[in-house]
Amino acid sequence: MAEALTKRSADDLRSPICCILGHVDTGKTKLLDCIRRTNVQEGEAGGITQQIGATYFPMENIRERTKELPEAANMRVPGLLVIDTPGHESFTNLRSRGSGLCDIAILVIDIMHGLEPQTIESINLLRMRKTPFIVALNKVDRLYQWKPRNNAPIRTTLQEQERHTKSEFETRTKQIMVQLQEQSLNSELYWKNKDKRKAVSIIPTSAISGEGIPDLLYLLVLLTQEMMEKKLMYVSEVECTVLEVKVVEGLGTTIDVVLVNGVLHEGDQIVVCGMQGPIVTTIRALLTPHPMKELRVKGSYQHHKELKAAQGIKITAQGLEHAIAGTQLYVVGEDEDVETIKEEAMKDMKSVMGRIDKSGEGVCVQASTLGSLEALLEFLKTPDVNIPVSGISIGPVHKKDIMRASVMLERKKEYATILAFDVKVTPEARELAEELGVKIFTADIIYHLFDQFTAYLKNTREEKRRDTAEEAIFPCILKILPNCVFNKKDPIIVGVVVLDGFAKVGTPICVPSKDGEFIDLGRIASLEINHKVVDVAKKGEEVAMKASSGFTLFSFAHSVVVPQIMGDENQKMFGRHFDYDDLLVSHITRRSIDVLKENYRTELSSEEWKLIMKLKGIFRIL
Ligand SMILES: Nc1nc2c(ncn2[C@@H]2O[C@H](COP(=O)(O)OP(=O)(O)OP(=O)(O)O)[C@@H](O)[C@H]2O)c(=O)[nH]1
Repeated sequence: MAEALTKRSADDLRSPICCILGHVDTGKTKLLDCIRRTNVQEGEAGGITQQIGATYFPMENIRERTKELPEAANMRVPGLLVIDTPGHESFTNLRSRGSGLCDIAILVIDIMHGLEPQTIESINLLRMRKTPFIVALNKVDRLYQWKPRNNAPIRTTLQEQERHTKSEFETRTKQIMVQLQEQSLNSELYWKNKDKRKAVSIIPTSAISGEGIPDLLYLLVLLTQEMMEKKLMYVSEVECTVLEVKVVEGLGTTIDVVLVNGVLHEGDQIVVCGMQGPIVTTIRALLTPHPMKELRVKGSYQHHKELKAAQGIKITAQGLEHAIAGTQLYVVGEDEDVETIKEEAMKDMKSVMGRIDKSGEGVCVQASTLGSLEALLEFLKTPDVNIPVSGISIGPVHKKDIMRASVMLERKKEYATILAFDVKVTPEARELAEELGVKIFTADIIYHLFDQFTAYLKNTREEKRRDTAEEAIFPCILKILPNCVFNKKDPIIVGVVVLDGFAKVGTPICVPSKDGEFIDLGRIASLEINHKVVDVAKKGEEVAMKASSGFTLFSFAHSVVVPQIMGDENQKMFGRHFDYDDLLVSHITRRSIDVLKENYRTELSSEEWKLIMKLKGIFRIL
């Protein structure tokens, strides 16, 4: 990049970009609401904020809000741009995007709850990204008999509290400081904090009464100015991220972006990452909402010839239909090669495509933005979830997506599924899915999607188990106990000890003989331990077993005795065909092993799998 283009100046600072992190329900959305005095929270799915939104706070507004703080004089940045990041733990990726973008973060902690799992996760993330942050110790108004004073600086309002309220405040704050210490973080109430680089500043706040908000705004500006002057020095090289792709009536498909650095002009040639390859287009209009209105809230827009960082901007241009949210926007400079920029623009998409399972087996996932797609993919990858992915898409679910998912019907039916996160499904797509038997799960909260899918998997697994119950043969080796033969021929009734594996009602039992022949004794029809009927006898247990060649699982389930028509000469008899020296084993087959592998892989212990391998040898199964 040419020297002239990257010129920095201390007189020309850009607005710092700030993001909010914290555990669910600590009040992140409410805190933002309180700052901007709108109400986005009510409109959100399950109260959880899932898209990155941005709010620009012009300096006039911050000055007005901080006027009761005498120290808040020297604020040199033009304003503050706050990115609204979600708090659910599965959103590590989206948050890391947020953190990646931002200069400073607010970590919200509920004063009544202290550190919670996602607080710790957020701290680790902030540390990893080396993002400075301050702690908003929120919900102080919930302290016993708190006397609120709307929008007051926190020290003023603290002074007005009764002794016992102050004392509760101090105790809770100290406890939280200890908890932070346990995470190797020094912290201090911001007005006592001598070295803001070494200890994290804590600002007590209430998002309901607005107490502490002036302090929060002041500190955000002060810290970014003091600690990151160089980073905040305006650089003319464009750094810009697409937050959302939206169709707006009268404007067509637009993109909402955060311009972190540089200037955008009407008429600039830009490149963005698209579902069907890079999109090269020209900025038709640069729009901003009216100050103090969040980008997502409907309203009229202001047009601009050019806009300078940092800002949340809506861009209209042709051909943005397939643009992908969460990717970078590039401006093609005068001497720059469009082809190189196109390649650069597609890198983000390439990285998510790398998540497709090599075996080609897995569910299809679809989300509204690259950030949410990444969050969903990240979630599906976690060890206790572990769902393979065979296809990825961004935007609404169309017929072609159903066709792609339907390929799985032949290979693994339960994966012929689309997990659609925060996107619409067209009626034609739904119809086709119904026709072909492709499942679509939609939700706007990731873990709900997961819950639905796992419930479905469980159902299909149970269904399959029911269908294959006759063929699932569990491994066991039994030894007949001395003097415990109660009936010598069909139904054979003997007392046995389970030497290995487990005996289960329905298991076909046989006696392997030395010459490679097997004497089949029928299936286990019933088991009794100490006169109590049981379904399973475990290794080491002694059990009375009835084995009958006329027994089927069907007859067991329906209490029907299927009469056995068999000549006496075919009946296997204790004493004639087998004896105390013979072991009784479950008669496994190639098919039964496959059924167990398919449906009971995790239920059987490694010892039991070893036994299956041993029996496989006895029965000479390949
Ligand atoms: N009393 C009190 N309640 C608060 C305060 N801040 C938030 N709340 C309440 O706490 C609940 C959660 O607030 P949100 O702003 O949705 O919390 P959040 O952190 O954005 O939650 P997620 O988006 O679910 O992660 C809501 O019922 C709020 O009204 C506060 O300062 N005082």
